[in-house]
Parts: sequence; C-alpha cells; structure tokens
Amino acid sequence: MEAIKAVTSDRIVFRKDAVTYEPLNIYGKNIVGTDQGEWKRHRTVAAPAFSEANNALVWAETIRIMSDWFNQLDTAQRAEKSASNSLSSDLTVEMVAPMTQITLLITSVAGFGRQVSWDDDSSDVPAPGYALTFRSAMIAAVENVMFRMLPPDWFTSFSSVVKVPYLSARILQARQAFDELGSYMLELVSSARASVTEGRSSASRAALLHNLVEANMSPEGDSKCLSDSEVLSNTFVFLLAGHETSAHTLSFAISLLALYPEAQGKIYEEVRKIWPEGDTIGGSTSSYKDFPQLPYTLAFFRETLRLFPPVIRLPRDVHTDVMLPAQRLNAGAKGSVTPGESFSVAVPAGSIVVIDIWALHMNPLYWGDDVEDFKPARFIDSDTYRWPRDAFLAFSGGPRSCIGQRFALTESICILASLVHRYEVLIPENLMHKPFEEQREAMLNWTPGLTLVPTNANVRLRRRT
Ligand code: HEM
Repeated sequence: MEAIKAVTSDRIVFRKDAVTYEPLNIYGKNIVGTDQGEWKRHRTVAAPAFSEANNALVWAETIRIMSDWFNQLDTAQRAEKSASNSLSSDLTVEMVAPMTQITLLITSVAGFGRQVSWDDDSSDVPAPGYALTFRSAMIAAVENVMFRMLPPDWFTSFSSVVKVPYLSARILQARQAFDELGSYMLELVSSARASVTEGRSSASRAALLHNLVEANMSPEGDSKCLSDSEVLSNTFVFLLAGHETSAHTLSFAISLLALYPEAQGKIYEEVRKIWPEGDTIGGSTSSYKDFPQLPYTLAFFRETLRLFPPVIRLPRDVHTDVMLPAQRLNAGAKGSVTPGESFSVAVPAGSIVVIDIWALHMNPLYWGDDVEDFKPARFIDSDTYRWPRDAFLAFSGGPRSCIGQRFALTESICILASLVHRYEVLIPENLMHKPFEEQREAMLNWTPGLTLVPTNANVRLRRRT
C-alpha cells in the first residue's frame, strides 16, 4: 500500500504513458491524452467544472431519465403480460444496455448541456445541415470510437473509395458521427460563451461544457486557457471515461442486489425514509440534498467497486531511479495474513510499474479475512472503525485520480436508490432454483475489455407499488 501511495502521489517520477492515449485526442488535446505541464493546464480548467452545481444537475437529470426508463418498463411489462397471458408481472431485464444508455443520456445533459429523451424521438429531426440528430451522433460516436481512433487518415479516405466489407461502413459511420458531434459541440461552445457574456441563465448552465467555457473566459492569464477544440475534446473524453465505467459497475451492483436481498432491504429502508411509498421516485421534491441520506447505498456501491473495479490495473512509466517501500506478508490459516518484514525495492528509470488495483482490494491485511465476501458495511465508519481509504483505489489516487468520481457516485447512488424504490430486484427465473454459489458465479460473470465487462447481468424486476 505504501508503494502504491508513493507511485500515485508522484506524477513527475511515475508518469502515465501519454503516447498510448494520444489517439484519444480526436478533437484536440485533452486531460486524458496529455502529461506533465500540458496535462496540468487541462486539469486546472477542468477541476472546477465538476462543481456542486454540476452534481445537483446530475442528480436532477438522473431522476428524470430513470422516470423515462420506468415508463418504458411499464409499457414492456403490459405488452409481455398480454402476449403471454401470464399472471406474473415480473420483467426480466439485461442491465448492461439500459445502464449504458442511462449513463450516456445523463452525460448528454450534465456534460454537454443537451437534454435528450429516452427514446429516439421521430419528431427529433437533425438540425439543418446535419444528417444525424445530436443524440444519434453522440451514441454512434461512442459505439464506433475504435473505428475513429485506430485507422490512420489515409485508410479512412481509402475506405470511402475501395469498400472493405464491414470495416469501410464502420469507419465511415464513425467519421460522420465524429464530424457531426464535433459541429454540434462547437455550436454548444458558442452558445455557452454567449450566455456567459450576456449573463443569461440557461438550463445547461451547470453542464461541464458550460463550466469549461466559463472557466476559460476568466481573466487569469492566457497560459490557463484551452482552445475551443480542447474544450470540446475534454467534454468528449468525460463522456468516454465516464459512461462505460459507471454502466458496468452499476450492472454488477444490480446483480448483487438480487443476490443479497438483505442488503437490498437495507437500501429500501434507507430510501423509504426519504421517498415515502407510492411517491414517484422522490416526486418533484428529490434533489442532490438527498445524497447524504443514502450512506448504505453508497457503501453498497463502493463494495461493488472493491470487488469489481472497472479499471483493474494502472501502468506508470518510471522516469528516475527510485526506491519503493515494500512489505512481506506472512500467510496464516484460512487465507489470513499478518504483516512481515519491511524492505525497499530499487526501481531503475525506464521501468514500468503496474498498480494492481484488484490485488489491493483483495488484500486481507487491509480488508480482513472475509475479503472475498460482499459486505457493504465494511465501508461504513463507526466510533471504533474507519474504512481503509488508502486500500480503495477504484478511482485511482493522487493528482491523476478520477476527476469524475463525485459525478459517478452521484448518478450511481441516485440510479440504485430509485431502482430499489420502484422494484424488488430478484434472481432471474432460470437461476431461481440453483444453489447460491451457482447463481453468484453466473450473474457476476465477466470478460476483460476496456473495463471489466459483465456478461450475464440479467435480473427480474417486480414492481413494489
Ligand atoms: C464508476 C465510475 C468510474 C470509475 C471506476 C473511474 C475510474 C477512473 C480511474 C481508475 C482513473 C485513472 C486512470 C489512469 O490513471 O489511467 C480515472 C481517470 C479519469 N476519469 Fe474516471 N472513473 C469513473 C467515472 C468517471 C466519470 C463519470 C467521469 C466524467 C464524467 C470520469 C472522468 C475521468 C477523467 C477525465 C480521468 C482522467 C483524469 C486525469 O488524468 O487527470 N470518470 N477514472
């Protein structure tokens, strides 16, 4: 743990390999694809954009989007019931797709300042001069990002002349989506600038893009300023960095709700205190001030992140010869460990060190002998216990830690609370009569991708009210 702290806190000696992330600079330089002084310029402007006003917007939009989704589920449920003549009103839902859509739609408003509805609205036609609506351009850009990042420009031009099956279509789709999203975003930058200059208030005032534009206009010297293309490049990487990480963790969390009904019951108890039964998710009264009233829901989400961190390893390039502190562990009975001798490891410049987040999260020295168990309460402090902050690295640590941590926690807690308020989350029918271990293994199955990808996040939803 000491070595990890040394690595994450020193961004001069231990550097992110910016070259790997350079393809992300599609619209211009941004916080993810830069390092050192260049990165600092982006981070200084970006940090204040993740303000409390932005968190309040995230909460309000999450409530709106969840209500839209619940209406969709009601329609699906009615259709299924009449088609099958079934008495059961349960609905089986695969969670990765809706969670991906929900987190994208939240970022559309709280990131870009563009409110979009759950459905592809047929009356929502592309703006003059565009082939795609803002919503379609955003979704197509995210879905085709690899086809925009990886092929060199000459190959993209070549694809429009010589058709390579499948590949040409995806590359051209990606090009169109990115071009159109870029144009939409430039319009949003201009309109945000106009609203700041004219002191106009607008619905999108707390959106990240608006905040970046405003911070960029403050008279604090040019060195801090980002160009328009850098503003939109940053807003786009917020969308990329934020939606899959959150969507996949939420999908695991929802499977865990079904697997651990007692923990789900505690969330329901907590939620009922702030949103009485029958109330539409918090009614019109719910706001970001509800967040601190949901400590167990937050602990539940953190425990999900401990067991399923979306980013499992972080590599860093070592730029100077350095000594790192280390400690041997003595293995005890039944997987327990005790601290052993401390020593130092010499790490020469030119090495790569890899922070193993998952191993840290599964170390019994910090989390106890029940480290494998799902126990949200381990994230709740008491008079005699403080959960080990330095042993939890899902959002990384130090200066390059996740800038969107509070954004992610705000949307995720609101999503879990509103879901549990409306539905009882249950094991799907095909696993209902299997032993617990088999259910757990099936529902929490994953495959490696850019993040941990849940492969079987199906649950049954039963309306409570
Ligand atoms: C559960 C959700 C999330 C998790 C687990 C997560 C995790 C992480 C981790 C581990 C890093 C460090 C990556 C590295 O050093 O290579 C990171 C960086 C970052 N995250 Fe997140 N993230 C989440 C959600 C979000 C959201 C919602 C946003 C934006 C709205 C966001 C924006 C970013 C950005 C811009 C960086 C780069 C920061 C920098 O280099 O200064 N993340 N995130």
